[in-house]
Amino acid sequence: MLRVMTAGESHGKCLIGIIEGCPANFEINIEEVNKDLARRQRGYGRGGRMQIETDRIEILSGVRGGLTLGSPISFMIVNKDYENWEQFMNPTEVDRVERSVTKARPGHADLSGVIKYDFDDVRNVLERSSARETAVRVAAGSILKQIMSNFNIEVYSHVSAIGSVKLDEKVTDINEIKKADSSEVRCIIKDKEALMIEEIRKAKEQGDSVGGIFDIHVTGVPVGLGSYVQWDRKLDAKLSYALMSIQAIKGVEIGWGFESAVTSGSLVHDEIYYDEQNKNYYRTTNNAGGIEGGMSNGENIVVRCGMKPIPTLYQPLKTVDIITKETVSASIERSDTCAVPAASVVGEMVAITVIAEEFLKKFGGDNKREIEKRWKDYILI
Ligand SMILES: Cc1cc2nc3c(=O)[nH]c(=O)nc-3n(C[C@H](O)[C@H](O)[C@H](O)COP(=O)(O)O)c2cc1C
Ligand SMILES: C=C(O[C@@H]1CC(C(=O)O)=C[C@@H](OP(=O)(O)O)[C@H]1O)C(=O)O
Repeated sequence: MLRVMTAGESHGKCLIGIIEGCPANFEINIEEVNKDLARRQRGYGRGGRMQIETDRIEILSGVRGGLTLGSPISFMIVNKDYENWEQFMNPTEVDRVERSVTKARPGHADLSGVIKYDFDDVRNVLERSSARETAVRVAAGSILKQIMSNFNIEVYSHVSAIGSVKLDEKVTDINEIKKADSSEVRCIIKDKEALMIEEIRKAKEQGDSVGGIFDIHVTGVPVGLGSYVQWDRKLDAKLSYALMSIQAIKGVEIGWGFESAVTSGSLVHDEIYYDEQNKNYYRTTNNAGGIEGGMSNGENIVVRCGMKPIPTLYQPLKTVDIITKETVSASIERSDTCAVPAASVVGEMVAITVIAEEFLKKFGGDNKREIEKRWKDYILI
């Protein structure tokens, strides 16, 4: 079974990832992983931290001579910012008390975290609840993306809303979506891109923050990943669970999602046809987003995620000091104004991780040759 684990605090020495259950003999190009890490760092609206970091993966185990060994792949990503935070991360008792964060930020993990773990310093919570952790998920997903590309499975994303600026229509052309990387906000419609940038700029000026929506498309997924036979094996459920776990994601839609709930069945469901020449089934629409009955149906998988606005505000909201219990303004940690473009890269990598997990469940073996054989046998039926 494929499993991805992450460890590390935002301002600790480094982040650590472990991928367990990765089969042997797949080629891994580290520079491709570094490119995905860089994609996650970009985006208009990011704060000062991204000027400090240049995320790069260092493999510690599980890969030899560029090929996976079948053993757990472990890796690290150094936090360059650690040297600026050493006193915060390894404080003396006096420092710890004097530098403690006590004004819990509404919308962040701060208050529930200190109550749950019995802390008197919000830093003990924010270090790990921080979305810095998503760098590890991107690195792991990027490794799995390379493995999935051997089976013609690819993943892309683009931003479809920032704050109140939304695309007028859904984009389904993968060649268009591929262009998102060249946009500062990963938006492929030029006039909307300018409005989105302006929306973020205004929020920043006002000490506020904005959220948004991104769309993920996974292509080349064969029919039958996931299953209808048990609730916890459904592919739509697995994708929603994983994507919802990304910091600040508050909604996940498969295909038409909520829109399908308010549209007639005759307009929602995708009609099925058969191509005699190529001997395959096809549909002319993909409102289901490539998943029916908890299984991939051979169409592109389309998932949208809604991200709430960043909780840390430079014009802070009211909160309570956890020590004095007085009403105060929330603490201001250095912060992003908008991280939807970055989150869309995280979304891609989290989605491909789920697809890889399900793919390896269906076609899995210990090595590339076994898996290729099973996959070819199946797709040629
Ligand atoms: C890529 C990315 C960057 C983020 N940057 C910040 C940030 O700079 N400041 C902040 O307060 N929250 C940021 N967040 C959101 C918080 O991490 C998130 O709201 C918090 O962990 C609470 O979790 P929840 O929103 O899922 O409830 C970011 C999220 C992502 C995905
Ligand atoms: C470090 C990252 O994002 C961080 C996510 C984050 C949060 O609260 O989630 C808060 C900020 O941390 P810092 O105070 O160090 O600037 C972001 O920069 C990253 O994406 O690599």
